[in-house]
Amino acid sequence: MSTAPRVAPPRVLTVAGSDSGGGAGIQADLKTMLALGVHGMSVLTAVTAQNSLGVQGAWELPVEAVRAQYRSVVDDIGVQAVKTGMLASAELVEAVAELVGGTHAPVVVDPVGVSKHGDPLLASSALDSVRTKLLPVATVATPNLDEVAQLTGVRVESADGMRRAAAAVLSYGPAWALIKGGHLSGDAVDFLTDGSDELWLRAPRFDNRHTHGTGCTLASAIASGLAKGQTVPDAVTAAKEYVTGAIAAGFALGEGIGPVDHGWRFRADHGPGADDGRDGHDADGTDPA
Ligand SMILES: Nc1ncnc2c1ncn2[C@@H]1O[C@H](COP(=O)(O)OP(=O)(O)OP(=O)(O)O)[C@@H](O)[C@H]1O
Ligand SMILES: Cc1ncc(CO)c(N)n1
Repeated sequence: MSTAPRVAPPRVLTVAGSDSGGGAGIQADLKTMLALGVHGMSVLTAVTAQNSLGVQGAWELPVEAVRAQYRSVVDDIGVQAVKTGMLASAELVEAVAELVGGTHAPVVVDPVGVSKHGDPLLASSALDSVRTKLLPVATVATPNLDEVAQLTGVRVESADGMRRAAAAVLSYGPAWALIKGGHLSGDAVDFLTDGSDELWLRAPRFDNRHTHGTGCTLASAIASGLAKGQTVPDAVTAAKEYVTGAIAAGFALGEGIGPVDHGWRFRADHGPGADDGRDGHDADGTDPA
């Protein structure tokens, strides 16, 4: 057996909140990173008591704790990409924007506002800091349509409005905007642009309510691709394919919205539509109920 040291995989850092239910937040991020072959690391910003029914409680960490975790990781191990998620307060948004702004690595900003259940994960007093401090240091910003409306005032009701939404997001300074159409009906269509290049990403919509953590998963998959040296359009295309497979394989846990399956590619009979015989969903991704 060879004893030669292995070359380390690309390193990706998530700066986000903990979801005790394991479907979103830090837990979704690290599972995605493992599935995509990068070394995942985490800076915890907040702890949530959360399950398939909603968020029962949330506690922010002190800014010094966030700064210390970040410095520990970046100063010793180093990062090839950073992803930000739940940042809770204006103070944390500003501290994280300063930290990632001073790091030479691409930054994927998922401007998390509310959970799938509508529970707030960001104080409304922090929106201005997201617009003026965090978005300007983003390589890619990945708002869903509620976050677009909160941040820019642009309301999107169909895929037609996504170009306008992207322009509004780009006006705050990220290099690329990925507008996620997960909350519309019809195909799951997302729109990526840097103001000149444009890419529409289209996937079938799975009639599957187990979509807890889709946004965290997508943003972490993009960061993983960027850490491997992919271009933004290539990383986003690969990430969309990964999250689509994970949603197709989403499963029931608890009484409410279950998680996507981060490990879908590891299963023998993986893939959208595969019936792996687990309880909780049928072969076409629909609920049995
Ligand atoms: N039912 C579905 N079928 C297929 N793709 C979906 C479905 N729902 C969401 N998506 C896709 O999942 C990705 C994440 O989008 P979404 O709008 O759900 O993010 P989000 O609201 O930020 O998620 P969360 O807050 O749960 O982390 C997008 O690529 C979107 O098109
Ligand atoms: C901790 C956390 N981050 C992000 C989301 C996104 O929905 C969530 N539900 N929980």
